Amino acid sequence: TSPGRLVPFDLLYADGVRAYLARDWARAAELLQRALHSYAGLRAARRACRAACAREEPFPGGPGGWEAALLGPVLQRAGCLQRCLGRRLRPAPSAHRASRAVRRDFERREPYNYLQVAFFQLKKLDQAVSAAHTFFVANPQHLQMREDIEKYRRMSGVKSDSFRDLEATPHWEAYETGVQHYDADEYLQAVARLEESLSEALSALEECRALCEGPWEDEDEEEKMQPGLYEAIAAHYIQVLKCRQQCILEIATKPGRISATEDFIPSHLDLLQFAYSQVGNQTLAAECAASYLLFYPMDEPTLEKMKQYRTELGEDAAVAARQSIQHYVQRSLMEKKLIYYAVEHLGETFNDPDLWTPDELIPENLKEKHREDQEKQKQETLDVEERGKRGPLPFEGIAVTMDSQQMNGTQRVVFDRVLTESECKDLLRLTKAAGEAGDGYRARRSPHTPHERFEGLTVLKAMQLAQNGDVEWRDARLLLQASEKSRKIIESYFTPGKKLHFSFTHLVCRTAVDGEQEGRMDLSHPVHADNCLLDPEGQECWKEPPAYVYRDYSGILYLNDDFQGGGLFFTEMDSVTVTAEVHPKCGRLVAFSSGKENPHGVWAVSRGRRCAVALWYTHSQEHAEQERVKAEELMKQRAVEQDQPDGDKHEGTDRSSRSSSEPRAPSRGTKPADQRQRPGSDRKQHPKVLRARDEF
Ligand SMILES: O=C(O)CCC(=O)C(=O)O
Ligand SMILES: [Fe+2]
Repeated sequence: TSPGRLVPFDLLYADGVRAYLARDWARAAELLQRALHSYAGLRAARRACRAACAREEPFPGGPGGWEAALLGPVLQRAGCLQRCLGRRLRPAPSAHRASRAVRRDFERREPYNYLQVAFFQLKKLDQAVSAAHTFFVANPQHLQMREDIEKYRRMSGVKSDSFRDLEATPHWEAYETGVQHYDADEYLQAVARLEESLSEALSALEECRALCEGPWEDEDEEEKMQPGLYEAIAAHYIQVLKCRQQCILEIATKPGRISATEDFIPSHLDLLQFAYSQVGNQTLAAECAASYLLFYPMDEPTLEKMKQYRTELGEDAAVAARQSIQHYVQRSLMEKKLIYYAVEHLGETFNDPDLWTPDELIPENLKEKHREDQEKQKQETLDVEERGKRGPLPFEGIAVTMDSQQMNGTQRVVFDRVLTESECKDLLRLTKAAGEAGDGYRARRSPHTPHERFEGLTVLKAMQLAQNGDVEWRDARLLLQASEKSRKIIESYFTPGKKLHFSFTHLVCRTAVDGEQEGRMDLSHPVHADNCLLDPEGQECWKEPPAYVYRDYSGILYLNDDFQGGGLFFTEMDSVTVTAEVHPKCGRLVAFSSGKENPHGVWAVSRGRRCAVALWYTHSQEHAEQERVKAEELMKQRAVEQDQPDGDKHEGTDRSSRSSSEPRAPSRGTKPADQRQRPGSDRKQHPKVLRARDEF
């Protein structure tokens, strides 16, 4: 077929966004739709070319001497794809090279975010709703969109079937209905849907693999700079193999989720095997069992069933694994072998996405490291939970409202009743007075968002203001005391016996700027980790300056709740999958380890003023907060001048005064319930089906 002209999607997108900003809704809607269409066209061209050049290159049998054997086929295939894409794409493939940022926007379905607004403005409600829904499926943490969706749901003109996912992956739809049927013992329907899901998943896998083949329109120049042709090709080849291996993650991860459903393909076979046996089709049940054994040849229950099927079907009935699965497993094993060879000998790294990889394939030293990592993580989780149970909190009346487990993470906790209502009032008064004094509390243009004013006061500044008579001494002192109390609580909870020093203490308020809240999409505080630089793309967190690398624990002591928005939330390393939420209120202290295990952010404060004492602690004496030492000196000086013992005035509040309001456990993390559950764990006779990757 002759190529249709595809205007590069990034150009259309840029024009669409420009039209959007100019509030030219009709043009914006048209351009954005065309951008999506072009993007889909590009993917389709890649898919078709991959199929056209699909001869699987003959893999050399083993690692020894594979280098020479692979050069020819790789070059051939690259050439074939290049020519094919050249024929199919007008303008040439290089014109479709979009920036990383734009590609990311498309991966995250950002164009639908704009589209829904444009359609809404155009009064095309049905299309607005499906665009909103499509975006929301991939961005379930998006607060604004969640509100919009709820608004749509309440609108009388909106039908429930308008909530369509325009980018729905067919295998996920089929899989989910299949599992529903399965759980409802409706095995006939389950079989139909799971077969559909399996075959869709396998072809999605092919498409994903095709995108790994290159030539990549977006290839970074530096990646091309290799010492020589031979090295370049070897490196390229390993990249392709690794990319192909990662495809299973893409397929097994539902849009909007971070973690893949582990062992996606084998799980299908396991479910199908059981479902077929329930509907009396022993032949297909046996075929699924045989296919499953390709992944787990030593799986006792399946071997057992295999025997059963053989007797039922008669010894001479031919029972073989499915061709498609044989192909999948063989190819995957060969790829893994080559990758692991490169890992051992060429210093490559590889994150194997599969659980079923046979042990003998993994190099010995890697196995060890893998085991160690797992052990370490397990130990850390245990340590923390243990400690939480052990030492009593150093103050009475404080409650642990949520622990790590309830917050779907590690080293996270929420305490309540750390301050009384009257103490919160005093500290809030301190922020007001400091603001009025105009010193140490300058309204700084917000570092995080133009829609909010961000103001902060340090302990030393508070003391200096007290000296000047701008604020009350006792309020300034309360700031020192409240932060010390929090320190003791956090130290005893997380690191008993190991001293935690203050690293930085900051009384901060975030105030919504009037009249700038309409349609706000940003956060009050973008997602970050406190002691490293989060790289959501790379799933890494760089522990290097300008991050405050020496911070070990973070705490936030909240003072009020009379504002709108402003919830604190935790995410996975991807910085988009929300795993827990904390609603600020007077006396609530949230504490967590400052590392990559706890990325967090703050939802937009859309009305009012949200105040809290932000606290960071360190094990490192040399990074102890110097300002605090000075502040305490000022405090002592003042006590001497007044000839009264310092500090202990408020001690009573630690023990005697209790807040009247009972702490209520915040009811929900935002992680969708079905992400937490372990599909199949309670499934009859099926101990080993799906495991969500993020469970522990
Ligand atoms: O105020 C909050 O709830 C969190 C603030 C925060 O994460 C920070 O300042 O690093
Ligand atoms: Fe933070």
